[in-house]
Amino acid sequence: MFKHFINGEFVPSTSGRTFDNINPVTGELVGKVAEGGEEEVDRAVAAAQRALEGPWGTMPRLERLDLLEKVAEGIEARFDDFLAAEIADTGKPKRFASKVDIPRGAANLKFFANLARNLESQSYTMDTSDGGKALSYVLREPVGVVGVISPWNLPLLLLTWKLGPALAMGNTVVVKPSEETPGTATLLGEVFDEVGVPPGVYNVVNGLGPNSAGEAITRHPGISAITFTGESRTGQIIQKASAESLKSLSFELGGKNPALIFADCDFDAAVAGTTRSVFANCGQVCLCSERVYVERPIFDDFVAALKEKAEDLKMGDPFDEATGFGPLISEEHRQKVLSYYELAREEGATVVTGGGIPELDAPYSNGFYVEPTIWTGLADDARCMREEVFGPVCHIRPFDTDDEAIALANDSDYGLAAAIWTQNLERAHKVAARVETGMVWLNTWFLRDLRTPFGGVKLSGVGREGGMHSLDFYSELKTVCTKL
Ligand SMILES: NC(=O)C1=CN([C@@H]2O[C@H](COP(=O)(O)OP(=O)(O)OC[C@H]3O[C@@H](n4cnc5c(N)ncnc54)[C@H](O)[C@@H]3O)[C@@H](O)[C@H]2O)C=CC1
Ligand SMILES: O=C(O)/C=C/C=C(\O)C(=O)O
Repeated sequence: MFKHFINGEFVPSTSGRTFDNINPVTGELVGKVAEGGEEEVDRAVAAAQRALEGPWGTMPRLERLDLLEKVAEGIEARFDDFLAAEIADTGKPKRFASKVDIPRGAANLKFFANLARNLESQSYTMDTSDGGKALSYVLREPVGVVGVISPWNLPLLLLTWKLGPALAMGNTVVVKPSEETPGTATLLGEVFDEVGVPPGVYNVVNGLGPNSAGEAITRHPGISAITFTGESRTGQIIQKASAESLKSLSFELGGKNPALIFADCDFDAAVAGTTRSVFANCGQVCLCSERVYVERPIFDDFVAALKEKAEDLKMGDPFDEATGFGPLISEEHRQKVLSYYELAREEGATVVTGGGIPELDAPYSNGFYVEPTIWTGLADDARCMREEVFGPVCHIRPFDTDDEAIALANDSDYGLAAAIWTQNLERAHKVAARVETGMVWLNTWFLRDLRTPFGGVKLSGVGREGGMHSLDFYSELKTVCTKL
């Protein structure tokens, strides 16, 4: 059973309530998960507050950062355990998780420990009206107890992306992993314990969202800030629930991301890059491209080439290096994606490839697989063009001019990430400047320098994380001014 990790101990729920954790590859039960609620969140917050006032809050800064690096080393030392837990929870191929999820889990912690080690502090002198001088300097203090509500698509990567800067800045945390993916957050509790992080610094309360552990975190008066990644609608609910205690919020939300493919691109690179940006992690990355716009002279060739790539993706044993395409996270999510496959037909799409459930042998026939899918022919205002599907699917539409491509890219309620493929550098930079998203990739996708701001505009988020933006979110700045 997956228990909570509160005050350095693995504990069940007082209510005894549990829910199932299902393996998406086979539909089989991985194990039961303790369902926490207000009571567990209360206990976790109390433990986090004690650690903040006690051993963690009083620990010398460099000692704290050393411990954070030891947690990262602990992930590396137990790489195979983390990999197995992530694959059991998500079904994603080892080929992906071993290159992305687990290495980034360790790298996130190391990166923020190092950044915090080398922080500069600000100070200013000024002339005063009496001919003297004044000195102001800025102290950086923890925000307090941080609530971390994380999703299921990149569980360890996104959890550590938040934990790293939160703990480096001296906060303590109460984490609620997605109900679909309790595994790596639980293992991380063991690692925190093994390397000697004081009890109460890292707490995990498993549970659901509404009327459960998630909502309890958003309403708890002892929690000062919330970092959340997930659906835009959930972000809106959390914003309302946390308004009463005026918590600081950082939200990374959904996307309906455009890819713009110009006729002067390196064709093979654009096809390979777009195959990744549409189908990686079964399309379950908030940065995935769901709207692909291709300049008319290469439209037919591009559609044919992407179709060939989609049909080449291999499903099966996630531990087999040849497997490049996994299942969706759950039957519920599969039903959601399949409902869009159906809706696209009703909205007049031409289904270039896919559109259903693949025929697989047992045990994969019981998994939550869908076919990689490509549509053409939808109207710009079709629901399938405007709503985030979060599955392995894109719509491809032709364009004729740069202005038209930019207008199409910006015709969205979302604004997270865009990918632009062209060999004309002047065009690349001009288009990048006019696209309304938080991030733009030129001739690449998903390449991440952790120092850069990460987040979206419009319905795609509130605030930025990454590098100093994260350290600023997870700290309170205090100005001290003295007359000299
Ligand atoms: N990274 C992203 O952009 C992600 C987007 N999604 C999108 O969201 C859809 C729904 O998936 P979910 O896992 O249900 O996403 P979600 O946004 O509902 O869940 C993300 C996290 O928020 C928690 N949560 C849900 N409701 C809450 C509430 N009222 N208060 C506090 N916490 C709450 C969940 O338990 C989970 O830990 C997906 O179909 C997908 O379209 C899902 C996961 C990640
Ligand atoms: O930090 C990254 O490299 C990736 C982040 C991805 C998400 O935030 C997401 O899919 O939600």
